[in-house]
Amino acid sequence: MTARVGVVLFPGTNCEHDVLAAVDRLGGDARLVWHGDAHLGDVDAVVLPGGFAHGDYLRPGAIARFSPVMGAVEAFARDGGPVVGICNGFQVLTEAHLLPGALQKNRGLTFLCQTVELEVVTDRSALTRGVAPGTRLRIPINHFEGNYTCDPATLADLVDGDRVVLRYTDNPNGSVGDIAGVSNEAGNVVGLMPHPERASDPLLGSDDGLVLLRALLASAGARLPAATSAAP
Ligand SMILES: NC(=O)CC[C@H](N)C(=O)O
Repeated sequence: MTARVGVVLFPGTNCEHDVLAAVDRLGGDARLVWHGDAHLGDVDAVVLPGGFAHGDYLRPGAIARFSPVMGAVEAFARDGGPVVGICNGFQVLTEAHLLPGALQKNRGLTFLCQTVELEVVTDRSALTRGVAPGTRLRIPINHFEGNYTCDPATLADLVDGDRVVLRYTDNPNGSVGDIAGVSNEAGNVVGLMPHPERASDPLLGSDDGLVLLRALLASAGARLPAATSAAP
């Protein structure tokens, strides 16, 4: 079965074509979904790509979370469908409360655009299914507000629940617990600040991102159990 991936386009998104190209390269069937549509269509996975939805006004993702498509994304996620938010998409998912915590301004208050090393912490997520914990990946980051934060109780829940998906080996932005990506309880909703679609060809300096996107396509075909709780 060819996995059909809906890539949501908000006004200000700028990484959608990179995601389309990377998914196509892996044999998936990626198509754009406009944020103003209340339906996702027939898709097996959803990606909220990076960029600056609504110009990051108020806070990144704060306006995008009210887009009509987000009701459909939430229903799809509750049904166990794989949903991945990349960078700005991660910010949207936290604002929508589909993932816990928040992304605040980087430590040092500078925009970061560099390749970082990540460690896969768990294989219990839609983005790391079948990837051995401990695997190291080189993937670019490109953000001003990527400093993941949450209260101590939430951090303990994330760690105890095996919901820290990716860690930075050399924390570039001040994220609590070196966290680069987290999941919801069920593991089907994942947010990460690094851009796997920008590491999808050796010509780009790394194709390590394909490890994650390949896992997403595999998850699309074999759904994880639905989330048990509405509030992650
Ligand atoms: N590359 C991106 O998605 C940018 C993310 C975001 N709007 C920030 O700068 O924090």
